[in-house]
Amino acid sequence: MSIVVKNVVKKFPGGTEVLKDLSFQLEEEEMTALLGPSGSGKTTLLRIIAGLEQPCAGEIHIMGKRVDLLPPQQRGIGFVFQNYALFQHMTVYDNIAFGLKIKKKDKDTIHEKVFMFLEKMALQGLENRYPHQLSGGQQQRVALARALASEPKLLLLDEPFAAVDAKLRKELRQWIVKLHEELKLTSIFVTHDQQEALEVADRVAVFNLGKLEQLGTPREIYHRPATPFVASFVGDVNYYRTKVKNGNADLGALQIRAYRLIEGSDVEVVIRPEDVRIEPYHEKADVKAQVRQTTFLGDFFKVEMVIADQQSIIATVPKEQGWVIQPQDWVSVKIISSKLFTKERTPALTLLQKRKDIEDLGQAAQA
Ligand SMILES: Nc1ncnc2c1ncn2[C@@H]1O[C@H](COP(=O)(O)OP(=O)(O)OP(=O)(O)O)[C@@H](O)[C@H]1O
Repeated sequence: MSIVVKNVVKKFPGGTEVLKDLSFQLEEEEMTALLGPSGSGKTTLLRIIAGLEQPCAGEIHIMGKRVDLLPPQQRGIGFVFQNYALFQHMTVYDNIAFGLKIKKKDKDTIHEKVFMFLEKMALQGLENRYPHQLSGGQQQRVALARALASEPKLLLLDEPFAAVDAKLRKELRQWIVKLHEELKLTSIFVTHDQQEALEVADRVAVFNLGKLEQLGTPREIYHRPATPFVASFVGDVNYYRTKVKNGNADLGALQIRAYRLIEGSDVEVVIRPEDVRIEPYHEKADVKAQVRQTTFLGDFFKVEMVIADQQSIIATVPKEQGWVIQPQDWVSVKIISSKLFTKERTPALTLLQKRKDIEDLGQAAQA
């Protein structure tokens, strides 16, 4: 049982395709982040799952049931959108009780549940207030309580922490992770904040231009990015384009071993700053670099260097090391790990993988 999105296409009248034949499957009891730049189609997808928008083609299955032809209220979904959308004329109590009243629950059950959520969300004592008498974070928690009170099979959150300050945002994130574990929720949330996605989600779906670039755990996304886009969107990177020459990605003084890549092919090289090691300068070092700038960033330093007057490269180093590195210093550079992307080796493999994914989805949808 899970959430299946199968061959979903969306085009708004007069516009280009916002979602391009999108297929993937999300697991039950997991929290998935839809991550991507502005305009990549995250909110549109969330609205299609919720039933607030119709796809031009494709299917949505929630826990084994096809729902894309059902109205929103029959899909078993709870949602919380950016602007809270609380009922302004109702108290906190009535906002949380709203879904339960619609479901015609008896008065005692409603009372018990509302107080349970008030406690869980740390909103005790605020039940008689109106939304305008609450802080942003409190309003956001009421919106969540209201969505959760009707026990949705799936919770959808669109930028749930966007309207609150950085400190509260952090608190809300931690708090929602705890709640998720406690209530065994299945949820999908939209964010364009990569830190938030990596910190909070069990799995991250990275979108670009209406396509899914990669779906994986935060670790997979960070350490094994499937495309250059994922690598550079999630975390900081050194990024270069070059060609394979003599078995290496040729970056002048910096040569990166390119196993099994075609000689002369175009290659994109991605190196994370933490994978660039700086050592004291020694004559025999393979790669020498000159420091241009160092920036103190709390726990670590960012060191910007130039290799052989040619290639800019950034490293992050522990603060103990960072303090002693000065602009104009010469250092030796070692690349601990890098990732190479080439189109000239992968198309057949990519196609096979896609076909398999779609077959898997087909089976899941029929199950
Ligand atoms: N109702 C609509 N009519 C026409 N175009 C729309 C409509 N809603 C969204 N779009 C377009 O669809 C594209 C995707 O929008 P969407 O809101 O899904 O992106 P997003 O990834 O959620 O972006 P953001 O992070 O900025 O919210 C955008 O180019 C947007 O202009």
